[in-house]
Amino acid sequence: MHPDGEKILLTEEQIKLQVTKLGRQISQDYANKEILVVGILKGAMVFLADLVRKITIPTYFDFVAVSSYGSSTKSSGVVRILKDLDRSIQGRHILIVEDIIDSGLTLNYLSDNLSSRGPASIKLCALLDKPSRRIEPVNIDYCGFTIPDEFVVGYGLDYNERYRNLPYIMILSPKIYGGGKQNVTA
Ligand SMILES: O=P(O)(O)OC[C@H]1O[C@H](OP(=O)(O)OP(=O)(O)O)[C@H](O)[C@@H]1O
Ligand code: HPA
Ligand SMILES: [Mg+2]
Repeated sequence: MHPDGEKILLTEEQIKLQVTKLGRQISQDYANKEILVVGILKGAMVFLADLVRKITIPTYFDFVAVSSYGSSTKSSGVVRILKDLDRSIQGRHILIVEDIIDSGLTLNYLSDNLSSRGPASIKLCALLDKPSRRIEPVNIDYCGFTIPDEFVVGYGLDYNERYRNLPYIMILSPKIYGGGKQNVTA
């Protein structure tokens, strides 16, 4: 394990198995349809890349970049769109792909924003759900893992832009961000 980690929470094998299951379920649920997968940069990139290769229906991609965490383990509560979708989503089946739902602020903002653009449907697929920190309710249609109240990195998730390329998900040692349990005040 990386020396900045406290513990491996999800191994490469566990992630792989769950991503395969999610891809299979999504392919079944959207049989005879096509979907536009909307990835939330940057964290969702690694998960999205693996997930779409397990989806067997016609699949298109687009991306939005938002940021609320900056160089912190706490959400700032202010969601900024740094890059918008390239095309209209009117009449399309949208599957938002996220790495983690924590406070729910990012996703709430985005799903309201995307809903106002007239898609045929919107669903959400999130690899990780950290329900203990929720501030805004979020309905996750496809969830990989429910995780405890710990700050995690790897497999796309960062702390201050680091650790995204780790193939597993580990709990970041509090020594690295200078604190005990996170205390989100958003
Ligand atoms: O439920 P929330 O409390 O809103 O937290 C979840 C969001 O925060 C992280 O993104 P971040 O803003 O750190 O940008 P990043 O994806 O570039 O790391 C993560 O990738 C989710 O998008
Ligand atoms: O636990 C987390 N790790 C990395 N990024 C995050 N964004 C929200 N929660 C987290
Ligand atoms: Mg981040």
